[in-house]
This record gives sequence, C-alpha cells and structure tokens, in this order.
Amino acid sequence: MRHITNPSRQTILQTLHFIKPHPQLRPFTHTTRKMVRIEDIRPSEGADPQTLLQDTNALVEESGKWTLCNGGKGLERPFKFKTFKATWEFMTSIATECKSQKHHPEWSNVYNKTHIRWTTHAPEGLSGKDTYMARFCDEKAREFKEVEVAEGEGKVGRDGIVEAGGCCVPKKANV
Ligand SMILES: C[C@H](O)[C@H](O)[C@H]1CNC2=NC(N)=NC(=O)C2=N1
Repeated sequence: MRHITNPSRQTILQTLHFIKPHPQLRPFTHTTRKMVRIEDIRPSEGADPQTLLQDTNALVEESGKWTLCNGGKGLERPFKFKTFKATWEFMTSIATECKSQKHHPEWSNVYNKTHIRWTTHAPEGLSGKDTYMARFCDEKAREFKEVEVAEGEGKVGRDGIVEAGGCCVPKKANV
C-alpha cells in the first residue's frame, strides 16, 4: 500500500492559489475577514463587552474606516479635508465635545490630514467613550466635508505624526 503523507504547507498554498472564488462570493469573503470578534477587543474595566463589540463592529465593518489598534485597546482612522482651515475647524469641534465627555484623543495633524486614535487610559482599554467619540468624529467629518484618503495615504510615521504627503510641493514650477 502506498504511504500517504500529509500535504506540506507549501502544497496547500499552491493548490489554494489555483482555486479562484466565484466572483459573486468575493464581497462575502471580504466581510467575514473584517468582522471583529470578542477576543479582538480589550475592554476597559467596567465596559460592557457585548455593547462594545457591537459598536466596534459598526465602526470597523459598516463605516469601514476605523481599525482596531493597540492590541484591541483602541480605534484609529485618518481624516482628510480640502484645506488646513477645514481640518483645524473639524478638530476644534471634536475638542469641544471632548470637554463635555471628559475624554481626549491621541491625534496628530499635518496640513489637511489628521489621524485620530481613541483609547481609554484609565482604566486602560477600549470604552464606550471611545466608540462614542469615533462615531461623533464620523458625523462631524461629514459635516466638514471630508475627502477620501487614498489607499496608502494618511499613515502615521515612526514619529507618531500623520504623513505630510506632498502638502508643500508647488503645484506649478516657478519660471
Ligand atoms: C479626570 C478626567 O476625567 C480623566 O483624567 C479623563 C480625561 N480624559 C481621558 N481621556 C482618555 N482618552 N482616557 C482617559 O482615561 C481619560 N481620563
């Protein structure tokens, strides 16, 4: 009898490479992959994990723009506006709500981009204030007419500051 061995990891990956999913099934696969599970989040003490999971999923899946960070203790996303003034005014409107909520963001700004992260410092973890403020940011961003952040744009550098992009490159060469 022929000895049957388990296929190697490489063989499995090569086989999977040739199995192309039916085009109509692709969006489905995508949605499943992004879904946040209870073990992905690190609730702050006193937060209700189920409510937190539902609200986080609404931000990560439905809005599609927020991502979990800090090992499930935070939510972050980049924002972009037409001008520096619009960006600053958006940030001011967030700061006003922060005063009422007694909750502050971890954020940076360069020209027309701001990167916002919500996490609770004490007790450390993800809390209802973070999901509330993330949703608040989405609403305000719509009000201040946010513009699309292109793929690969709006990342945070090693210095913790949102990348500048080509903000100060002259549009026309001075001749
Ligand atoms: C006393 C005051 O409410 C606390 O220091 C608040 C202020 N803002 C805060 N903001 C954030 N992100 N985390 C906190 O734990 C926190 N604590």
